[in-house]
Amino acid sequence: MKRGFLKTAKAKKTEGIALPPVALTPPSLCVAPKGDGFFAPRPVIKLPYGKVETSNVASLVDFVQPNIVTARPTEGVVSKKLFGREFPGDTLNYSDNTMVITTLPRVKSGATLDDEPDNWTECILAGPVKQRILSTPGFPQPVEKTAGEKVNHRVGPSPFGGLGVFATRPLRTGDLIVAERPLLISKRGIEMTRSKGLTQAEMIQVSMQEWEERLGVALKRMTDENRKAFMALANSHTEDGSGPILGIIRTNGYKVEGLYDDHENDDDRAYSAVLNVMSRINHSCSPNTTHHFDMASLSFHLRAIRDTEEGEELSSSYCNIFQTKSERAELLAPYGIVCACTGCVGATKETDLFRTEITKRFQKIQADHLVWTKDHSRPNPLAASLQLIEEMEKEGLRAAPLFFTLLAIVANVYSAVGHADDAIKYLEKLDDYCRASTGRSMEDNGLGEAAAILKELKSDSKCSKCLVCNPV
Ligand SMILES: C[S@@+](CC[C@H](N)C(=O)[O-])C[C@H]1O[C@@H](n2cnc3c(N)ncnc32)[C@H](O)[C@@H]1O
Repeated sequence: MKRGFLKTAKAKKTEGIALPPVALTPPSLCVAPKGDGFFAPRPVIKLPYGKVETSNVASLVDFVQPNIVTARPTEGVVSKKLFGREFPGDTLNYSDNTMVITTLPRVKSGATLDDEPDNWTECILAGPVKQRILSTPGFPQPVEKTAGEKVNHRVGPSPFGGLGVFATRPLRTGDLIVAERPLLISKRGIEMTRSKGLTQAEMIQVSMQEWEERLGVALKRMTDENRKAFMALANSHTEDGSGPILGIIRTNGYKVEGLYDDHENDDDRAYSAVLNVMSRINHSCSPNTTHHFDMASLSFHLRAIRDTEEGEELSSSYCNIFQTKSERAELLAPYGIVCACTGCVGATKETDLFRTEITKRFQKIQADHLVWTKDHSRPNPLAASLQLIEEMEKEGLRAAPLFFTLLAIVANVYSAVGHADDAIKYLEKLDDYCRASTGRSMEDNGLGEAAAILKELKSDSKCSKCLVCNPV
């Protein structure tokens, strides 16, 4: 058996307050078009950190909106200037980037968690983004359950301070820990309110205040239970001008992969999700979980990225794990985090150097692998890949997406030279890793040939034709 499945080095990681009475499905609220061309996106503000003087913001808002007309479009008191229109909840044909406050998936009026155990999400998003979600094949699929519907996590006091999430049973790489719909999905970027006579700093404060008002409408649409869960989350943005809701989003928001207004890579036009359980996960520079967003069920999935013991605290990374300890500390400081994870406590000059050089080492391995796939007489990158995998595992860096490609390269080389036992070992690791990072098998990650080779090898796992054991 001598087959490689990576033809090129491009094997990519494919890669509350009671719900107020509403109509049959809660209507969507839309932001009214503004005179200065609301539909052409305005610049997004750079959100401030640290202590910001906000004492005169209320008067600034009055200045910007001298004649606020209050209305009760469905629930809550809302400035007409902020929310001008109300549409039935099933409206789809928004013709532009009108901002919509809507409930997804749609729920019946007065629904409770008994009616909809998978819960639902209040969303503040652009009309076309709502369309995109609703047109996802199969939407809304039920939220995936853990194996045997067991509860694999608990929220409790963390040695890091505050609350954290812990494993309630031993977990294997790829195991689903929890899958849940967000409490809230909202745009990440806040567009700037332009007003003559205000300084830049004042305009930022006014924009944040207006945004808080919009967020408040979404919160009012939540069930008592969801709103309480949301408002109980940590807030490390209490002095920078963020209102209480924005502060919670900034502290707890996960980027929603695949949801964006215009460009996938434009973070300002991306979306943030706040979740009941997953937003309780603390940071580690050597995280033991990974997560992904599943559009069809509108849910986030949290999975173990390595085998984890019962009682272990679960963690994810809030920063770039390929930076030095002091660089990471700088990024985490605004969130009030002085990181005491194993990666920081055990940090040395060597581990700093190792982390910062991973990308360079990986790129060389990828390039060597590409050359080798075209000409097997050239040196293969097996030893370098195995070495990097071992070092990354030791440093707790399996959550990094490039780890996937390293596993794929090793599995590919082993299967191409016919080293069946090791090929099986790494193909299985690759399959586990695929499930951990995307919830899907190798096959569903575009590695159908690798899956077929694994099946074939497992049906005849003797190393009889292996080039390593039986050199020609
Ligand atoms: C997303 S929340 C995590 C859950 C939070 N501990 C709680 O009690 O709800 C983020 C906040 O938790 C705290 N936190 C997270 N990771 C931490 C860590 N490694 N060390 C210290 N504090 C941490 C910080 O206050 C941070 O702003």
